[in-house]
Amino acid sequence: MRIDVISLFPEFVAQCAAFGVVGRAGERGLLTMHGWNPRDYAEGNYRRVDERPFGGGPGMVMLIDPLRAAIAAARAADPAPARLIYLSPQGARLDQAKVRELAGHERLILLCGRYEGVDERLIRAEVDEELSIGDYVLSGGELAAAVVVDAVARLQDGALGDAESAVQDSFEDGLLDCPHYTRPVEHELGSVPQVLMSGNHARIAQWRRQQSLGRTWQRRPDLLNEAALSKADRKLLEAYRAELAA
Ligand SMILES: Nc1nonc1C(=O)NCc1ccc(Cl)cc1
Repeated sequence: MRIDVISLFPEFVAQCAAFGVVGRAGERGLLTMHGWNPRDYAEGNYRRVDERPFGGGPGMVMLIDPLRAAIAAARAADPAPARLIYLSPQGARLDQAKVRELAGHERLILLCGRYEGVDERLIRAEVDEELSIGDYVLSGGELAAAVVVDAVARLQDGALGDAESAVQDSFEDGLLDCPHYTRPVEHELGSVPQVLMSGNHARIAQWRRQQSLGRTWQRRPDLLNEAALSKADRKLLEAYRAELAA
């Protein structure tokens, strides 16, 4: 997968992708990233990339042409078609289903805004999809772009080692993750649940599933669509609730 980032701070997002699993995906050629700075395409002595907003009000708005030229340069750098994503609080909420869909694209172009916004005409002409990573305001789209890069990179085939890809991530099946334990068995902070030392893999898998169901019900009932649960899942959740009530 190729990801091009349009940003006044292109190195920012590249740095975020330089570590750990994502960095390894890059080293393995599973992911290539390129940064494009609109300022390199800005005209005039001051190479302006922003201007005051029509209608008045605080802050500045990013100009159309430097962004448009940077996007054109990114598109021209590789013949493969690209989906252009604009990161902003006005976008649709990013979730794992959306991440999985994005991870399937050959190319993404991530447009990172700064200041108060981007001229709406550029958004309407160039943006395929506007995405938000959450209902809060950051100082620019770069951190949101880095989140998208991380989430899609780890889904590239070969990005995760066997140990990691065995991990049933939260949200992969729409549930929260189960609790995890490692040595020592006994600690002043408590003991490891006995079932995890039983060596009975079917029982361990069942316990983990029950914990995921129970935690989702307790912490994120909005994620739990009980109707979509299997009979076995509903029984496990019932037992979890009964244990709590006891
Ligand atoms: N929340 C979010 N989810 O995605 N992006 C955000 C966010 O706050 N961006 C800040 C931002 C976005 C565009 C411009 Cl022009 C300026 C600042």
